[in-house]
Order: sequence, then C-alpha cells, then structure tokens
Amino acid sequence: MSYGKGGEFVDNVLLEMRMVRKTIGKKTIIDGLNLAVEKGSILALCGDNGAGKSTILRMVAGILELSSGDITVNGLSRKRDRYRYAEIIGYMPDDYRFGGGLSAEEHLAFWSKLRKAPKERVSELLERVGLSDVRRKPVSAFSKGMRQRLLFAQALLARPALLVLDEPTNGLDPFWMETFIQLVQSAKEEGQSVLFSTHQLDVAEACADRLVFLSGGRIVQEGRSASLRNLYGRTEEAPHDESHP
Ligand SMILES: Nc1ncnc2c1ncn2[C@@H]1O[C@H](COP(=O)(O)OP(=O)(O)OP(=O)(O)O)[C@@H](O)[C@H]1O
Repeated sequence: MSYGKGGEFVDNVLLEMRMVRKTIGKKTIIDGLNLAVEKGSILALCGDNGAGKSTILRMVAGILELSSGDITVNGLSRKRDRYRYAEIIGYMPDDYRFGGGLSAEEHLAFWSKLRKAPKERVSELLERVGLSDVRRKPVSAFSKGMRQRLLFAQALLARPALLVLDEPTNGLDPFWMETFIQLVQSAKEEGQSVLFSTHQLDVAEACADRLVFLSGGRIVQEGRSASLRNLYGRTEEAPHDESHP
C-alpha cells in the first residue's frame, strides 16, 4: 500500500473511510474512523455488542447518513457520486424482514431486476447457497440460516466490486459456515473485496486477510493473528440449521 501527497491511500485501495463520525442525538456512535480495504482483500470487523460494526456497514452501504467525513469506493464518493457508488456495492443486512409471502426465487428475481443482473444468476446463486430444492417455498417458512443464505445470494447478484456483509454467518450451521468461507474466498479470487462483521473469530481468522477490532466506535486493535482472540474475542457456538444439500 502506498500514500499520496495528502496522506491518502492510493493504488490498490477499494474502500476508504476518512474521519467518519456518526452521532445520534448526543451520543457518538462512530468516532473519527479511518479504514481502508484493499482491492481483492477480505476484512473482518470484530467487536462486542454495540461496538459500532453495523453502523459502519450501513454507512458504507449508503443506507445511513454520516455526521461528518466521507467514504469512497473505487474513487467514487458516497457524498458526490451517490448512485454510481451504490451500484458497486452488494450489501447483506443483519436483519431483514421478508414480506409478502414470496418464494426464494421470486425474491431473488425481484432483486436481480433492480440490480440489472442477468436472469441466469438467480438459479446459479440458489444452487450455490443450497436453496434450489426449496426455491418455490415461501421464505416465511425458512429457518434463520436459510434466510441468511438467501440474503447472501442477493448481495452476490450483480457481482459487485465490494461485498458488505453484516453478520453473514449468524445462524449458519458448521457446514454452511464452511461453505460461506469458501464462497467469500472465491469472491476474492474473482477480484472482489469483502468487508464483513462477525462475532465468530474462527470464521474471521479462516477467511479474512485482516481483522479489525472495534470498541466504542473506535479501532482498538488490528492484525491477522490468532492471538488477538485472547485480547478481544469469544467464539460462539453455531446454532443448528437443518437444511443441507
Ligand atoms: N438509531 C439509534 N439510536 C440510538 N443509538 C443507536 C442507534 N443505532 C445504533 N445505536 C447505538 O450505537 C451503538 C453501536 O450499535 P451497532 O448496532 O452499530 O453495534 P454492533 O457492533 O453492530 O453491535 P452488535 O454486535 O450487537 O450487532 C450501540 O450503542 C447502539 O445502541
């Protein structure tokens, strides 16, 4: 990585957050955050409940306003190039209410139209996340893990340069957790970058190039070492997800 004259990251940086602050009422949630994700790399945001992970990801995804600072992706500013900026990001929220009694296939088809993704992508992704057999079932009948896999598929639809995933392995059983790791690694091999939040340090260590630990809206530690686990982390048991291919 190299730096420009103004101290800015240049060359291989895809996502850059500069002095990003978020306040809600009198509360400072994110406090002057600087963070960069290199092209073709995977960064895991770790930290306890309330550390600010979801807030950061929502700001990067463009669905939550910044109080100050700016975010750029591939040189496009969130403030100035709002629409083009949004097009290069695939976002998986941590909580999404599927409504309307639609099936998995109908949801993905709807999102693929919005993102102008080719039709074939729908069946390809349903297959990849193991939902082909239940494609016509209403999502309201899905387990948490199955809904997570569908949300992950929608983030992948348009092959975005940046995947922003909020707690993507939450609710996945060990099989699908392992599959998730393989899928983000293939995304990386195809040149995509990934920014995801997790409480599961095993997952972060298995697939991320860099782990960033947050506390109170600030970065408190970063690196690639398993020893960080002893300082800041806990590994949680994976809940049961019945649906295997
Ligand atoms: N709309 C809001 N109004 C007030 N406070 C908020 C709001 N949204 C988030 N916060 C606060 O901001 C802080 C960071 O929340 P955030 O959801 O980003 O944390 P997190 O690291 O994602 O937590 P978790 O691991 O529990 O998902 C928390 O103290 C939370 O209570």
